[in-house]
Amino acid sequence: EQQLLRRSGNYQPSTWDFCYVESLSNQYSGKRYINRCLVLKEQVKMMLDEEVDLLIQLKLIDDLQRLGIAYHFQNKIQSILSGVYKENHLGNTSREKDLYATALEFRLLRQHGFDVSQEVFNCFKNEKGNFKANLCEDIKGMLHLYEASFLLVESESTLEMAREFSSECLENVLNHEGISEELILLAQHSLELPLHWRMQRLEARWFIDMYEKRANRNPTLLDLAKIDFNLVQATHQDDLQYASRWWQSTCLAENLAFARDRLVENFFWTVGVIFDPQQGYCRRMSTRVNALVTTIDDVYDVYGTLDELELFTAAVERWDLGVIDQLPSYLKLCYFALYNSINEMAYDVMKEQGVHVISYLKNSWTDLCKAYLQEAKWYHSGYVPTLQEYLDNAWISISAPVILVHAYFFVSNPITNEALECLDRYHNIIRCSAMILRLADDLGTSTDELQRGDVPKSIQCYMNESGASEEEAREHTRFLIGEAWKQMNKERVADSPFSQTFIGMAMNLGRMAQCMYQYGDGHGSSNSQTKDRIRALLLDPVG
Ligand SMILES: CC1(C)[C@@H]2CC[C@@]1(C)[C@@H](OP(=O)([O-])OP(=O)([O-])[O-])C2
Ligand SMILES: [Mg+2]
Ligand SMILES: [Mg+2]
Ligand SMILES: [Mg+2]
Repeated sequence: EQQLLRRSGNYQPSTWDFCYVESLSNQYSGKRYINRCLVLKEQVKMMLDEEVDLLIQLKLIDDLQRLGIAYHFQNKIQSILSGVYKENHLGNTSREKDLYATALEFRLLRQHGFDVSQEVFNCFKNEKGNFKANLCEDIKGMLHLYEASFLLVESESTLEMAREFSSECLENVLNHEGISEELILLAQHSLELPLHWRMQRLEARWFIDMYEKRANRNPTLLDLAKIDFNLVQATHQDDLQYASRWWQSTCLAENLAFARDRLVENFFWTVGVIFDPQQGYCRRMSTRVNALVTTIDDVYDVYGTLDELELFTAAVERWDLGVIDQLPSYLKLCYFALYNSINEMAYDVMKEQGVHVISYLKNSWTDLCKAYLQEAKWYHSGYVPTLQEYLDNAWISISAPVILVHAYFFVSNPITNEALECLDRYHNIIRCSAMILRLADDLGTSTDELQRGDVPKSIQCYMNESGASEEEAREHTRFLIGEAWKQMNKERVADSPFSQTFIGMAMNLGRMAQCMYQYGDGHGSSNSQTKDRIRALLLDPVG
């Protein structure tokens, strides 16, 4: 038979092997730390209760959020913000405040789902309707106006203007004398990626170090942030070890050596999607989904011939072990692992809730494999789709619908019929998350993918149809991510059958994508930044 030329992703072995993951242990999960955490939480709760100055209370909420410990006080925070919304934004005119206070209040209210108007910023405009130029000297105000502007939805021109105006001011500030080091670092951090788009756990780790340097820091907050970070890390390490044992048991890494062996990175994605220590089951099962997606994505993108991919796609649609004999030998184990793992997840839902959900799970895999097959056909035929044709398929092929449909069942009890119907037709919140993931992934992975041979990605499709340069196409892709976030900001507060937990996961998947691909391909090539981030988050306790 003619020697078959198969592509290679040239993926390096995993940075962390099974034995290393098994060896992880964490001294911070003992009773002593748990009790200390409880004492400190009570003290913080009293601070929230007793603070009478509204601005100080809002600053405290903002610090709790950035330190990663706001999740302990969600109900308290929600009721405080609800009071602020009723007091300042329903009916009676809100009190004159400076830009910093106005922007902080606006951002916190929008973050928590309150529909506060962009008009709160009108008092900072001149007679021409632009922001007053002298506001540029108020660096803290600029910083908070910049962060607030990312909570915008479509056609909010004041917030668009706020983002441009504050970005320009902050860029200039970086060269100013006499600005505090903390403000410079905060400005650089925000300009690199705004808070609203950041992976929350990494933000917590970074902000703990920043907060520790602050002269007027509150020692109780700092202690609680450090102890809680280490307690949460200990829980995540348990989840990682559980997932790692599953991955080892599948033997997929050695049987499909052409595919990416990235169990720790696949787990890292789940920490970005949902970090709450109570949601370990979701992380453990979502890691399985990510690992299966990573492997099967490489079957379609790297190794499989078109005939083999047609067979595998039909087998997934059939969802029947009887088809295994028709598959090429290297795909038998992969199909069996997929079949067993997904059926086990459906079994867990049946056991817990008596609901039979396998059709939702297997339909999401069928849609994914059909989208993969479409890309493979385009690749093999040399066809370059228009950007719209590509994206209409690629929001599915990026696997976000598979990831989120499964995640819904890992966190939802009870499951509702309305939600099932919305899952089946991929509700807009899933599409927004998928678009952000797809566009961020193409920015980070398309260079290597095209070198090895893959379907033209969004950047190349846009270049082909518009004649733009690669940098212009990348700029356009970044613009589209911003547009997807506006849609996401609208969908997250729209009527939906989904819980705040699920909506948060959809947003966090987009955030995790922008984190993973911030410096190129953080998943496949696992660059040094991703390694450092995984170490900071999962391996090294905070001192
Ligand atoms: C988890 C994922 C987001 C999904 C599977 C691995 C990924 C990191 C990405 O891998 P990639 O090969 O870049 O996807 P695509 O470009 O082939 O769609 C697609
Ligand atoms: Mg791929
Ligand atoms: Mg692919
Ligand atoms: Mg890619």
